[in-house]
Amino acid sequence: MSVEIFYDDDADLSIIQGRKVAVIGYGSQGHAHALSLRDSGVDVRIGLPEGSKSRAKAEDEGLRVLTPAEASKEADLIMILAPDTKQRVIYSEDIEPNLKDGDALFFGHGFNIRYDLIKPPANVDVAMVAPKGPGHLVRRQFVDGKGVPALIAVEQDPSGNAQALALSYAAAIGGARAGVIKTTFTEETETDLFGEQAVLCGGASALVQTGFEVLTEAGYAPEIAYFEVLHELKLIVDLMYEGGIARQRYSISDTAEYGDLTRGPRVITPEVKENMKKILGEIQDGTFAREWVAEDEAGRPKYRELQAAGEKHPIEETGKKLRDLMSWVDRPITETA
Ligand SMILES: NC(=O)C1=CN([C@@H]2O[C@H](COP(=O)(O)OP(=O)(O)OC[C@H]3O[C@@H](n4cnc5c(N)ncnc54)[C@H](OP(=O)(O)O)[C@@H]3O)[C@@H](O)[C@H]2O)C=CC1
Ligand SMILES: CC[C@](O)(C(C)=O)C(=O)O
Ligand SMILES: [Mg+2]
Ligand SMILES: [Mg+2]
Repeated sequence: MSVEIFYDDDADLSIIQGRKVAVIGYGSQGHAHALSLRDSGVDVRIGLPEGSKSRAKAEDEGLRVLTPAEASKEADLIMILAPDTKQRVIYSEDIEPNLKDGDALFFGHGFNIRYDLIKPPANVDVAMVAPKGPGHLVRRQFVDGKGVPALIAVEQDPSGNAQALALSYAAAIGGARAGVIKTTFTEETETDLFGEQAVLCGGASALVQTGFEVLTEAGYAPEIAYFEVLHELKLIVDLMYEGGIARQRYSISDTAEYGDLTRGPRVITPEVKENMKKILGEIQDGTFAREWVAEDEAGRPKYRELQAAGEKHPIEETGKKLRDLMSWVDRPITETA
């Protein structure tokens, strides 16, 4: 199946520059979109509740901060970048009452549309601009003159211009420097959830923690285990990023490559592939979405417990000590956002 992919030359920046944009939320994605939109000459305001801890960060950047309802009322394009589980209530209480004919409702991820948690009225454009990367890097790459690729999708198009508007927005945050692919809310949601659960976050974190455990339980120094399975992973992935798995295999030793080719399939066994397929099935049939929404409504007990256990994993203590001695490793993103 071929995809449509767009670059800066395909986008008309003046379309988004002619809109009044409200960015609801100022976290990982929200700050990146808002600051890069502003740097691209777009009229932006931020929507945050009165007590939000993000307010000071946005105000420190000179952005105008309103409540989500006020920002939605003033704007003609509303981009929701609050947590997925909070969007339904924000939409019904603050956004929906303020939607007007011709407005556009934008998402950074398709969760709430894909799982029917938000049902917008027919008279507004509904589109998505979903960067394929963490918000802090979306902003960093924009500032550095680079860009994180993005997906765009159109769910409703009463104006007839929703795709051009989404492409223009994506270009304004740097996405069209790297490539913008047209997709659907369903494809973005299902592939994004699968990627973060099975490979990028769930799979990679578990692989690193397990590798660290195997080495340290066998008596090797935690510092050596950390360098081996976490620090060097970035360097190996950098090679994949630059030239694919083939480029990575070109740069490593033939001993490593033989180990890669013969032992990799013993780690990621056919059973692991079956597990990945089950995870994809739970995304497609809505099981994961129902579980996550119920967990959030219950106050996130399981989430907090697992999060705390992850923070206490011995690899974190070892890593912090070693990173503190590497002056060129950026300060934690949580301190720089
Ligand atoms: N993180 C990422 O890199 C990516 C995220 N996305 C999508 O982007 C969206 C935002 O995610 P992310 O940036 O991670 O979110 P974050 O958790 O980083 O930030 C959420 C922001 O929303 C604010 N917020 C919380 N409640 C409300 C409310 N009631 N009204 C308005 N604002 C509120 C938070 O403020 P406070 O400080 O008060 O909590 C915070 O500023 C999601 O749809 C996600 O799936 C897509 C691609 C990548
Ligand atoms: C990989 C996680 C992600 O999907 C992202 C940064 O793209 C997210 O939801 O944060
Ligand atoms: Mg993602
Ligand atoms: Mg995601």
